[in-house]
Amino acid sequence: MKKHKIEVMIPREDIKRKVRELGELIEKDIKDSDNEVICVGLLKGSAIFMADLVQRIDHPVKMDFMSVSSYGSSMETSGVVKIIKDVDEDVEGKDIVIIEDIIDSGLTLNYVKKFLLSKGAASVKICTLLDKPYRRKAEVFVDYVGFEIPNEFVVGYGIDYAEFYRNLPYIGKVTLLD
Ligand SMILES: O=P(O)(O)OC[C@H]1O[C@H](OP(=O)(O)OP(=O)(O)O)[C@H](O)[C@@H]1O
Ligand SMILES: Nc1nc2[nH]cnc2c(=O)[nH]1
Repeated sequence: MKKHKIEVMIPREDIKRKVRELGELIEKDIKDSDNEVICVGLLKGSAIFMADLVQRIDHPVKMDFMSVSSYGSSMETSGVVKIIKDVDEDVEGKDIVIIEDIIDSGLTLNYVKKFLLSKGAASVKICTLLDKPYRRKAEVFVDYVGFEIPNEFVVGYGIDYAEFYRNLPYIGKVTLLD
């Protein structure tokens, strides 16, 4: 890992408040649906966000996980999305809420949404904690966004730098030092 420093970008309390708000929004949208609702977290980045968020949804939902890879090196996307682990649940006729930590190029979510719809999901919505809208390469509609952030490399609250820092309780900005 290159020499670097980390500064707080979004403190723990702000994340907490936002997760509560997102949970309420999702709950409002799903509570009248007759379909089963499955929250699908994308590993590993969404794990901590997902764990906190589902507890803020006062409605019975299932939890499932997918693992996809699109990142070549530790800080740049390879542009190729590959499914490493599919959902365990049958998604046909279900309402899906994809839970993601961050959207950047949009390639991952664009691919996963199409994939779940092709398996017969009744609806697929997307909830991301962080949105970096400046480097989109693929068009994707995001239903629930926590924070729009500048084009910086971030870590914490599930998000890694070379697999470290997922355990930080805040979102931090990484600056490489020389
Ligand atoms: O919008 P995109 O440019 O596609 O990038 C976003 C994706 O990249 C990161 O995942 P990563 O592949 O690093 O895996 P991880 O969740 O295991 O850290 C992040 O968690 C998103 O899933
Ligand atoms: N760890 C990490 N992964 C990303 N994927 C897209 N943007 C980011 C980021 O800022 N940090």
